[in-house]
Amino acid sequence: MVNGTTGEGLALSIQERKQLAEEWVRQGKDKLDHVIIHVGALSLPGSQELARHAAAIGASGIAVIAPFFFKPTSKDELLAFLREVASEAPAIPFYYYHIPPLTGVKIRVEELLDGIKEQIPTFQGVKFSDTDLLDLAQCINKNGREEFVFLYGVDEQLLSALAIGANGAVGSTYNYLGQKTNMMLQAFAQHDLALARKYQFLTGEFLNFVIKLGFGVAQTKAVMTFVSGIPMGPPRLPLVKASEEFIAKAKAKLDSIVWPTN
Ligand SMILES: CC(=O)N[C@H](C=O)[C@@H](O)[C@H](O)[C@H](O)CO
Ligand SMILES: CC(=O)C(=O)O
Repeated sequence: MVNGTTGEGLALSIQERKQLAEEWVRQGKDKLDHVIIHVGALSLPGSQELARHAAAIGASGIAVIAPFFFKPTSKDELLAFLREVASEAPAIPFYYYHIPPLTGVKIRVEELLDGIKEQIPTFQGVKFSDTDLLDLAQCINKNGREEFVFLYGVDEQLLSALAIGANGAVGSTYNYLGQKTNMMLQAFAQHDLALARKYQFLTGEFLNFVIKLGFGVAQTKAVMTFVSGIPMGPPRLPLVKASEEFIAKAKAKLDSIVWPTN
């Protein structure tokens, strides 16, 4: 998922977002199963322009957050906005990116799903970045025919979401804890709950530690940089780059974790 939270999509110009989308689609060809472009923006025309662009360059889907300055106050208002964006890319799957901690838009997804297919024929699922597991469970319960996918986005509690039927995950920590998380997914699929928990507890131990130090996109970028060796660069204002102290502590913590060997 490109130009979302970790990629600071909302801090980029339309032109920068297009450039990044193009590069990811190009580089992802024959390598990535999906390249979903986040095209949410505060203005409807901005979002529509990005949706048309994503479709034109061959993205495999688009995702949209709720606009968060002038906020939708009801399910119908949100749906109307999403519909106007989705209809600009009528041939590719549409995902709603639900992230109330950042948008402040708390409209429950379970409500949004009612009649969504009629309004948005390309609706494919939700990236669900909220701790309300009752809402998620109700979405999954309503999705009896399994038309839609629910990709969970609170990484520290992914296992709980899997238990109630989430289909996958999209999150910032998979940029550096992806392999460990895949081990958790595998253990869960093999019904080895004890092993799956162990992975969740350990990724949770790291996150719990960094959250106490102050953990946002800037810090995520710093961790991605020291784990991968690929310089992610500083974040853009108003975000400021992680301190050296944070980096040293986070690195020491991550290095100290002893992962299961199976
Ligand atoms: C609010 C937020 O940024 N959520 C991210 C995904 O959507 C997560 O991946 C978190 O960064 C992660 O769960 C760490 O708290
Ligand atoms: C956190 C996440 O999934 C994103 O960068 O959009």
